[in-house]
Amino acid sequence: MVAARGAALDHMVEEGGASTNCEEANNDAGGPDMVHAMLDSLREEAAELWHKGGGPALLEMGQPTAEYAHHLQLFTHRLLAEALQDMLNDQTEGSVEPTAPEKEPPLAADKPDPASAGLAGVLERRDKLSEVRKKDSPEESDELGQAAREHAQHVQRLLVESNLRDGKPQRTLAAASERLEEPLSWEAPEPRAGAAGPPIARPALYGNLYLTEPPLRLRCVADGFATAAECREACGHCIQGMHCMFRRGGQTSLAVSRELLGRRLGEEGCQLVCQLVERTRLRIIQDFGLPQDAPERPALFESGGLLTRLQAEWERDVWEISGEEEHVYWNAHVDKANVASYDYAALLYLSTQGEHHEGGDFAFIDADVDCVVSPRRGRLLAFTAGPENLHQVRRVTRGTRFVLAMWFTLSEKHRGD
Ligand SMILES: O=C(O)CCC(=O)C(=O)O
Ligand SMILES: [Fe+2]
Repeated sequence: MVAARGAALDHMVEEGGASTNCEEANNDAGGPDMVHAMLDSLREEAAELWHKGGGPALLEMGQPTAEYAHHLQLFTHRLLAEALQDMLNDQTEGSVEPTAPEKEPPLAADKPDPASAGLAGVLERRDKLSEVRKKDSPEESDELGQAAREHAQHVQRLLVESNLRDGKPQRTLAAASERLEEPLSWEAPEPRAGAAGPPIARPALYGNLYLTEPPLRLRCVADGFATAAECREACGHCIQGMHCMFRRGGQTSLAVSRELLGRRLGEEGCQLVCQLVERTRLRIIQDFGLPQDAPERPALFESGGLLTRLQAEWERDVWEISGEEEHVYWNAHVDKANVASYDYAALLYLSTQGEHHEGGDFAFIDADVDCVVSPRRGRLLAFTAGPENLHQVRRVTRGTRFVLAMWFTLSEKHRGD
C-alpha cells in the first residue's frame, strides 16, 4: 500500500512534469518545479537514510541487486508518503472540518517522531525500555527461582573472568571467504574456568522451570542454509522495520514476534522471517538428535528471536539509548544464564564479513582457545545455550552486519508466539 501511495506520488510528479512546458505554470510559486525540487530532495534524503541504515548489505560483490533497487524504492516511497501526510496534516490543522478517518494507518504509527510526537514522549519511552524485565525472570517473591538465576549468573561471571583473556590462541573454524562444502559439527567442551581449572558444575535451572536437558551439546555450522536472495530480502525488510527504532551503541534489535514483524516489516517480511525460523527449528531437531517432530507432539519450540543490526557508525541522536557500559553487544555471555528456558541458540547471518562489514566475528570463548566463526551470508551457526557455549560477538569496525538470532526450548510451557 505504501508502495502504491509512493507510485501515485511519482505519477503525480510525472503529470506535473508534463505541464512544465508551460512557462508560466512553471514559474508559479508552489508549481511543478517546486514539487519536483522538494521530491528530489526528499528522495536524496531517503537514499541517504537507507544507506546509513545498512543499504549496502543488499549489494553483491559491490553491485546493486534486484532486492537493492526494490527495497530502496520501497523505503523512498514510504518516506515520501509520510512527508506528504505530514504536509496534509499541517494544512488541515486548525480547520473546523474533521479530517477523514485514516483507512490505513501510516507504517510508522507506532514510532514516535521526535519532531511531531514531542521529544518528551520519546525520552519517556526510551527510559522505560531499560526497565523491561528479562523474559523468564523469576518473580521477586520466587526465592528458589531467584537463587537459581543468581547461580546461573555467577557461573557466567566465573567463565568470563577466567576465559576471556588477551593473547589467547585463536582458531578460525569457518572463515567468511570460504563456503563450507559440508556442514561442520563438533561437540562443545565441558565448561571450565581456565585451561587447568576444574569442570564447572552446570547451573541449576530455575527451580520452577523444567527438567529437560539437550541430549547432545553440539556446535554446528552450515553454509547455504538460506539463499543469498532470501538474506538480501531480509536485510531490506530490516532497514525498513528498524527505521526510527531505538538503538544502543550501534545495535538495533527487532524482536521476532508475528504481531511486531507484521507491523514493522509488513506481511511479506514477516512470512520470510517465520519461514527461516521454522526451517532452523527443523534443522536443529535433525542435527541435535531430537526425537521425531509431529504437529501434535513437537520436538522443539520457538522461544524467541531477534533481527539484529550492528553498525560501526551511527548517529548519537534521540533514538540512541545511551546504555550503561555493561550492556555493550560485544560482552561475552551464556544465553541460558540470561533466559533460563533457552536450550538452543541459532544465528543466521544475513551479510558477509569482508564484503558488507569488517569485524563482527562470532567466537566461542573456551578455556584454552577462542573458536571463531565469521559471518557469511546464508550461514547458520547453531549450538546449545548452556555454559558449555560461552560466546561473544566481536566489534564491528566498518559497515553494517545483519543477523537473525533465534532461540528454541524443549519446554512447551515456554514456547514463544
Ligand atoms: O550475532 C551473533 O553472532 C551472536 C549474537 C548473540 O550471541 C546473542 O544475541 O545472544
Ligand atoms: Fe548469545
